[in-house]
Amino acid sequence: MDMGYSIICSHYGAMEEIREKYKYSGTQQQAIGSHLPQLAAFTASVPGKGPTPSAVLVMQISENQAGALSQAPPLWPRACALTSRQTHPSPPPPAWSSPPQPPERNWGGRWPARLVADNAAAMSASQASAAAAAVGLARGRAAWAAVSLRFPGSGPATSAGAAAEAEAPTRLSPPLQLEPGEARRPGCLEGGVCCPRMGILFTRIWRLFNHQEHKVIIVGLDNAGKTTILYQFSMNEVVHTSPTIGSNVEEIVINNTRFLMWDIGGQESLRSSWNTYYTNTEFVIVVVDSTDRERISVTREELYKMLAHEDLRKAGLLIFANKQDVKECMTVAEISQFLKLTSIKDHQWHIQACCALTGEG
Ligand SMILES: Nc1nc2c(ncn2[C@@H]2O[C@H](COP(=O)(O)OP(=O)(O)OP(=O)(O)O)[C@@H](O)[C@H]2O)c(=O)[nH]1
Ligand SMILES: [Mg+2]
Repeated sequence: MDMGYSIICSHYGAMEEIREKYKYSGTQQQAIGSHLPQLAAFTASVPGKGPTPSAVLVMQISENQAGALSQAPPLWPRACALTSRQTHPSPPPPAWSSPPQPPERNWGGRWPARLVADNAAAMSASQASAAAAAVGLARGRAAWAAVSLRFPGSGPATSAGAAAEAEAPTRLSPPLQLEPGEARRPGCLEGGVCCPRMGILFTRIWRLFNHQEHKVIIVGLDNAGKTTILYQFSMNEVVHTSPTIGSNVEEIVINNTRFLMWDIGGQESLRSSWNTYYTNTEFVIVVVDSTDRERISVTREELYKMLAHEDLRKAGLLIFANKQDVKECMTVAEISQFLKLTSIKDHQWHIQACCALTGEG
């Protein structure tokens, strides 16, 4: 079943560049993970439902990440790796502000043309083949395409990349398969860092938990600040966001405890699919835009619908009253009252004022 494409980048900035440059508006599903093990978790956690992609484009990953990718479960019907050895953070390309270039190659209609060919530093031949081997090409396991990436005006693609491009269409057909018994746990890369201030609250609350990895979902209406909060946690940075279609996922490590945090798009049309993320969720973060008085009743409706769901029966609830930097926003007390939080008896809950732009709260 074709459920759309997913794009996985090494870091959020890369996704933003791709969105901006190729006007990738996200009519297809997408996932973004800074850490490739999450990629595996992404595919493993939702087989057959939720955002299972028909293809995965992996962009701007490092060789280490490519190594981790090679250990991902073989759940993707097709995978396409666009590899580049761009380092993190990516240097601003000299000609970045120039208008988008027409795509050079459209892979016979297999991939959205605007996602193919583009930007980033050229790979050397050895880097390209190392990355290709890492994603399984050498063993013929993954359907893939390596596309050499370059910034407009930075000269021709490397021959390795070009050769890979030329060969790739014939390699796209074999399904992604591991040998029997070959499925391995995804490799582990270093975990993300968390913002110290916002981290304090989490540390306190999540000390309650004592297992290894915890699933957290971040929900709330569109424009509430969910994605901003996610990346404030994971990168300690304010990222420029676009409305999320599908979800973003990041792993955050606090005191050696791993939290897999799913930030789910909040637009009205997406809310009916929130429940596909509920399985095994231990903690729900609801982000409220404290300036949005008009829609607080919609948040309340969504909140109680969610809490009534069987899969969230045991989940703890943290409500972020975000955008406290804006004058005349609703206070925590007002929001508590509007949301009737004191009536929640069957879930542990806490409400916290915050400002995702500064990390306060
Ligand atoms: N003033 C202020 N603006 C914020 C704050 N947090 C987020 N924003 C802004 O609010 C807008 C929406 O933020 P996002 O993080 O994209 O919102 P979202 O909840 O992920 O939205 P969807 O993906 O559509 O569900 C962006 O312009 C952010 O810069 C905050 O604490 N204060
Ligand atoms: Mg978002």
